[in-house]
Amino acid sequence: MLRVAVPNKGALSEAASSMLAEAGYRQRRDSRELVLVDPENEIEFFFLRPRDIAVYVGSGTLDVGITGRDLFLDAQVKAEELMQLGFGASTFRFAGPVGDFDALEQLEGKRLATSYEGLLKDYLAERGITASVVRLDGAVESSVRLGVADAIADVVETGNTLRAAGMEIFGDPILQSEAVLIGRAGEAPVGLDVLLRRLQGVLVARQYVMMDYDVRKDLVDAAAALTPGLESPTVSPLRDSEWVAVRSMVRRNQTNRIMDELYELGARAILVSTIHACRI
Ligand SMILES: Nc1ncnc2c1ncn2[C@@H]1O[C@H](COP(=O)(O)OP(=O)(O)OP(=O)(O)O)[C@@H](O)[C@H]1O
Ligand SMILES: O=P(O)(O)OC[C@H]1O[C@H](OP(=O)(O)OP(=O)(O)O)[C@H](O)[C@@H]1O
Ligand SMILES: [Mg+2]
Repeated sequence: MLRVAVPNKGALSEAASSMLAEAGYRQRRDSRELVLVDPENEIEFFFLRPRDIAVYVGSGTLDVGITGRDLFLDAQVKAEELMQLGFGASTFRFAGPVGDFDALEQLEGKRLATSYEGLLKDYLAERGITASVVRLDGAVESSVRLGVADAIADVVETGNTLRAAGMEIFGDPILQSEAVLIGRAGEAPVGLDVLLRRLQGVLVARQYVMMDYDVRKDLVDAAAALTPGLESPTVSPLRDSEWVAVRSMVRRNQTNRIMDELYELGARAILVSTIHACRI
């Protein structure tokens, strides 16, 4: 059985479980369940803290796991990113009291609080900055006001937490993070190819819609240029031999722009439907 680690709590937990459910796997009903076996799909899910998932995968105890890129890099384990999962996006950034800092170099000799010690130390070392790193478990934004640090490096999503603490970001983003599937380099465990294809199918089904329309035969090349699809659009004859029906996959976030352009071109009966599942 393929052994998969899944976040049990926190920012990534719900989205990870719903992605796996969408990929056709059993998911737990009770958030206290720690292990779930899905014998039909020959897979076993272990619900763990996302920070620990990299450790289990890196040691080879579990085959693959879902965690944040920032947590994975922070753990400094022997594993690699196998797939980006399209949720849990965040940015890891420096922040300090409003007006105190505006460049990275000003951190020289300062005290920096973070929950991501490994990630931060690597980043500072690569840039030749010597600062002392204070490792905290959470609520890092309070550390400056409470006097244990001069600045922080932390996950920023909306920036609301920073503002409430009287802080502002400075410097370039340290890292763009999102949820990723991680695994060990080398020979792929049995069943991993199926998991990857299924997750890829969920990503595509979420990112694309199916678009159908009718268009006059002489306009089909122009229409196909707007909706090239993945390989090539399907063009089918209609009873009226002057017209054809076209079917193509279109990026969800482009749907309305493309419908407008097709309509302008002369296409009619433009229909959009969601893709429930797919294998590309
Ligand atoms: N708004 C957010 N706050 C915290 N982490 C976020 C946010 N958005 C995305 N993430 C990502 O979620 C992961 C952190 O997961 P974690 O389980 O620690 O979440 P959490 O909600 O902060 O949980 P905890 O309450 O234990 O701190 C990181 O990969 C982080 O980049
Ligand atoms: O930019 P924002 O949208 O405000 O989100 C970012 C904040 O959310 C997270 O904290 P969390 O709620 O996980 O608490 P924690 O610091 O105890 O982990 C993170 O550590 C930041 O503090
Ligand atoms: Mg947190």
